[in-house]
Amino acid sequence: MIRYKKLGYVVLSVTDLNKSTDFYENVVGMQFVERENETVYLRSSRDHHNLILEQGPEAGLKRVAFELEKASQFQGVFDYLTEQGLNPVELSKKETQALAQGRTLRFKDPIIGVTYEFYVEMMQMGLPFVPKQAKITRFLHVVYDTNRFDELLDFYTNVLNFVVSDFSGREVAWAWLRAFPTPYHHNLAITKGPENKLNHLAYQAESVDDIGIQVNKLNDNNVPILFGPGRHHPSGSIFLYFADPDGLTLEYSQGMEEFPEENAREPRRLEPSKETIDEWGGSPKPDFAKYGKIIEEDLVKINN
Ligand SMILES: CC(C)c1ccc(C(=O)O)c(O)c1O
Ligand SMILES: [Fe+2]
Repeated sequence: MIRYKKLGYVVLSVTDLNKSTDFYENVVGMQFVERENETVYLRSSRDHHNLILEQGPEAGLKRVAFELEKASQFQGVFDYLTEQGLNPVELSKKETQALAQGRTLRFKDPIIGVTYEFYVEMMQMGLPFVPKQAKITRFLHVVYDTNRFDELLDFYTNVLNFVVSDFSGREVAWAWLRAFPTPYHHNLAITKGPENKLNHLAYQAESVDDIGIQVNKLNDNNVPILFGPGRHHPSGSIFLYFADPDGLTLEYSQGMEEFPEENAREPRRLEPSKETIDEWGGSPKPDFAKYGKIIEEDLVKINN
């Protein structure tokens, strides 16, 4: 059984590396760590990185990474994914050293083609994370739209050991999942849609005030606000969505429900209504979750 420590980082391809680095540092609130040629590492915790930006010809999601609970579980997880026919590859020493982390495997989900990295022992930085702008406290979740919803839900729950916190619809069209046994209501969610794409990425804000302050700062910086502020019924969080320089949707989220490992409440079947998504009655702007291409690369060629 796979046991996770947390959602660790994503790798994004961006069309203007300088502009996006400035945005994630000075608008979103992450801390710049280092730049290596066309790759930038930023963090929102003690970890060496919680976001990697790579200059590319087009914007999109390249990889999503989860930290395993214990280094001793790595080989077992590698063997398990191999048995499941997912053909994981272990990264070379050169690559894990560049990533400042321990053993790392990479595989592609066979449904929508997202590349995953499961890793252990990320380097912890000497100084604590100091947000430069918004007070973000962690990287919280990744959401996809998919036209293969049932298969993807089955894959996450039955192969990767994610647990459903809530779902929505008579015929289920939304599911919010947590990587067991991580406590947050969801670090991954999926929604039924016409195509397979990233819907958005979310960062936890320290307080409700930080979300209110960001409304003004985003407006002052001419950053499009795409939805909110509002309150999500599923996780109970206060939210605010906005666009990054390539149009990718980002969310600040505050106050999400947390689950214990044992005796957690059962998932609820929620009404697929506007009020479920926003208890305050707001609606997303047309550009909400419009961009978010999943970029597929050859697993072994990455960075070699
Ligand atoms: C994708 C949508 C808009 C959504 C719905 C609910 C929650 C939550 O309960 O936290 C989200 O985070 C969402 O992004
Ligand atoms: Fe979200």
